[in-house]
Amino acid sequence: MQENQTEQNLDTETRIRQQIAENPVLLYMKGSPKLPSCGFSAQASQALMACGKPFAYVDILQNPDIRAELPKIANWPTFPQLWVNGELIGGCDIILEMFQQGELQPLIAEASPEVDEKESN
Ligand SMILES: N[C@@H](CCC(=O)N[C@@H](CS)C(=O)NCC(=O)O)C(=O)O
Ligand code: FES
Repeated sequence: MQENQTEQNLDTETRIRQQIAENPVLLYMKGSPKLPSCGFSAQASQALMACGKPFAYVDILQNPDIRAELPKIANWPTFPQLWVNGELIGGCDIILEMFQQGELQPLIAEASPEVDEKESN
């Protein structure tokens, strides 16, 4: 995630809370979905991609301040972390378990903004 000067001036917790508020489906991970830097992040992002909806991600290796702060805010010590509609869903184990149970797909589908939404006249 690119940072501009304004974002750098916000403190880390404010930036994290803003990211969580602005992105209905958000994965904090190591690396990117296309080029993950860890097997846990790779598996988590693959399961999310398999849900077929766009999602946001933050590469915590590029953001050491977020890597340090988010576990305290989330009360969750590791990465990846999946946040949906402002709530922490869990890490790799939970994401894979939910995917295998068929629970991840509807969660993501309901959280994703409707791309084909039309105003009624
Ligand atoms: N069992 C965990 C695996 C994730 C994990 O153990 N992550 C470690 C190694 S990538 C981690 O984030 N450690 C803290 C850090 O690297 O900042 C899960 O379900 O997500
Ligand atoms: S970076 Fe080593 S286990 Fe994730």
